[in-house]
Amino acid sequence: MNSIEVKELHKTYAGALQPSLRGLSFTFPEGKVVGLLGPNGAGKTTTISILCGLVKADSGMVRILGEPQEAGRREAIKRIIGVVPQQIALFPQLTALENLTYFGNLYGFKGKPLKEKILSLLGMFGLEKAAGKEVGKFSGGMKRRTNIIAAILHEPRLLVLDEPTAGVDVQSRSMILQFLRRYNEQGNSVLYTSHLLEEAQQICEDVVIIDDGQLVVQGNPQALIHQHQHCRNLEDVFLHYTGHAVRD
Ligand SMILES: Nc1ncnc2c1ncn2[C@@H]1O[C@H](COP(=O)(O)OP(=O)(O)OP(=O)(O)O)[C@@H](O)[C@H]1O
Repeated sequence: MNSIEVKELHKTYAGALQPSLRGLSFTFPEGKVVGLLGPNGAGKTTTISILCGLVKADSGMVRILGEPQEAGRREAIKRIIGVVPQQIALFPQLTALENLTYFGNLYGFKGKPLKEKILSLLGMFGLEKAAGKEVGKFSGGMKRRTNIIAAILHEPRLLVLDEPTAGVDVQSRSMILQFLRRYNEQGNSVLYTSHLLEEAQQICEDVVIIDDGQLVVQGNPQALIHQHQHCRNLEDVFLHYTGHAVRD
């Protein structure tokens, strides 16, 4: 079975005193919604950035659905993976349609089929009336939803999202979560980071909890809750494994 494999990743940023990743490893099979969880500074964004090829690990290995994440395989990886970064990666002066056409073109899609696809996705995300509006004038939730569309135009088998539901209102959050479920039901894999543990407990089949650049525990949220008598929910499990000390 195909899987997403992260093996023995080490990373120390240039000039940093401490490593950000210290031999991080985890694997999950294709077709799951997986939450990558951890306190501030645990290494979630670094892990995702390495997975997507945006940051180079000092050592270790990443393989996505059989494809190694390495220089010679970038094109193949680009086709299988869609990335929704934490920061909105859209041109504020361009309309939603212009932005999404630009991203579609990068993947080789053009003309009427691309436009139809964009309009259908804008509709699915409640943005049909916003197609011709400048993205710079969008609300936070609208920008976030447009950012997700930019990442799925090429229908990636693995969608990676860095805190997709942080700082958006309840309606946008609900729409994003509903989309992630539906995208997964179509057979795709989803890996996403969040600090919202109630949400992760609801939608993740598996969670990977990391701290200080290392794996702490991985498993199904309900199974992890049942393993510890004093744990009533995923937040209790998280605190059990990562402690109560606040992080700098
Ligand atoms: N470009 C960088 N240069 C130097 N250090 C960095 C850089 N990016 C991240 N770090 C450090 O690496 C560690 C892991 O950061 P990372 O952003 O991966 O954690 P995170 O789990 O995503 O945190 P958060 O929940 O706050 O988003 C932190 O100590 C952070 O300060």
